[in-house]
Amino acid sequence: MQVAAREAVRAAVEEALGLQLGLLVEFTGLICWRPGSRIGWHHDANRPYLRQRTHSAVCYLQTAGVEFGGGTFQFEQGADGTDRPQDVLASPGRVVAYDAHEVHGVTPVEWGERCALTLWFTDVPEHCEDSRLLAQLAGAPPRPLGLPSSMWLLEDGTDLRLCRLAMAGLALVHNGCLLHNAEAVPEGEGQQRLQLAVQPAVLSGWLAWKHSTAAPGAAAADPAAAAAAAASTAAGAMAAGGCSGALQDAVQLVPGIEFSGVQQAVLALQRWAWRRCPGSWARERVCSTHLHGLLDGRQQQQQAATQACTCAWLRTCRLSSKNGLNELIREEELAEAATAEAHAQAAHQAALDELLPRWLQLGALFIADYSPTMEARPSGHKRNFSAYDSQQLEPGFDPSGKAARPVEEQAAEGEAEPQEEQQHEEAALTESAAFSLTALRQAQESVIRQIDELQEAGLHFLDHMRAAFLERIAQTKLELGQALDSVEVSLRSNSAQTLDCRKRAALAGELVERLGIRTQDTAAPDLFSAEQEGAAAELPEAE
Ligand SMILES: O=C(O)CCC(=O)C(=O)O
Ligand SMILES: [Fe+2]
Repeated sequence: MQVAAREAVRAAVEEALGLQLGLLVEFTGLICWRPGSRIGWHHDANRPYLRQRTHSAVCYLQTAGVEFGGGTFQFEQGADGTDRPQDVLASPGRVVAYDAHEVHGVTPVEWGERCALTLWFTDVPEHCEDSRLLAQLAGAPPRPLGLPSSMWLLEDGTDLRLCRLAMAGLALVHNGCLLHNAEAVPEGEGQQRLQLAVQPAVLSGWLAWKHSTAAPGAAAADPAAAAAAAASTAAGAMAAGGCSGALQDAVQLVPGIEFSGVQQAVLALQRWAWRRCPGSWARERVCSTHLHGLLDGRQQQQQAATQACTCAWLRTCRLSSKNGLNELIREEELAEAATAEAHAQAAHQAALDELLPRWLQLGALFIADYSPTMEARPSGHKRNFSAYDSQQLEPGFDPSGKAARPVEEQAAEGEAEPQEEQQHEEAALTESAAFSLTALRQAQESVIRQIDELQEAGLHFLDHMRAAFLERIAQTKLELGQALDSVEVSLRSNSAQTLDCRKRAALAGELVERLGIRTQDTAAPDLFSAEQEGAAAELPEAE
């Protein structure tokens, strides 16, 4: 909501100055001025730490002369270039925008309360309040929300925060009694169980708001039924707490809303009030009619105290708006950013869910490519898909995913059992995946079968070759033996008749040739000398 108000002002200023999309918001603050407050001539970038400011804008929430007196914004130099200051009179929704270096001031507020939404702009992204917030969130944990007690606790124990809530028609109930002083409920002592009570008119507004901002799909609350329930609960709770009858009429408990501490309650409620309507919220705070009926027997005294507190509150308001309200605003922004982030994630998830089965059907190879993304998915999805990310399927792997894994195994991996609807979704995806995996597996098996066959054939071939080779060798040996035998026989048979030199040579040559051996001997015509002839002749006689 604050973002909406801020953006509305920014858009108006950009249009007026012809700087569409050129302004980054450096700071937003709701600043309230009490009688006596003023600011002399100055410009808004007049400190070293303010140099980033390029433009300023002030959106007024009230009418000058009606809700406050004095407090007139002035440009030092008149529009006509004269030295006569130019006034800008406040009216609700009026925005004054100017170069941050333009000299201006505000005359003293004479009476009432002057509230304005003030924005400073920059063109330096690092000084944009949103990016500073993000950097802050990404870094060290942000300091606790809320204001220091010196800013809300008066010496008499009056809690300004509760006064402020009272003026918005809201109250906190502790142990069935309206809470006037936070000291009654010390912070940080476990769950305080503070309930919210509101004026009936505020309650209906609250419920309507709650109804309109309920998350899509959530069971919408019936405002009328809730209001009726609130009324009956309120009476019971008030009576049980021993509170006066007047209070029962004045406020109603809001069922189902509980806070664990005053600070938490105040922050949440102020945010809500701001969210509902920042302008009217600022104005509501000066409308003391909201106080009527909220106070118990000490009503008069409390009312006076509250009014005194209001003054004190408003005196600190300028500071508090900077230190406190902007924290609330930031919390709001954070929530909005988180919602946007959640939507983006859901859209991404939906796209993945739609694409994944198609990818899987394209072929098993995509599974390996896709699995790192799957790893990042919630565990319910991860389990089935992580099994697919390797193509080295373990023996016994069940690609259909239907065979349940042992429960202990799942527990050991710290994976939760997927919810029922997830199981359905996974079953559908698993079917597609199983299809591709089965094909892959069959292809692998067929290749392996072929290799086995080839190997077998090869070995068979080799065995066969070996046998043939051995057979040939044996045959050759046999033939060789036979040849040698025949040589011997012939040698013997011829031994008696002095073997013809040439004939012996021819026989030997033939033998050598059959053995595939070539020696110099065979080539040498003088191989067989007379001496050798004699030796040959000495071969033993054949039998
Ligand atoms: O509230 C205004 O009108 C101007 C305030 C201003 O000049 C300032 O805060 O620097
Ligand atoms: Fe200023």
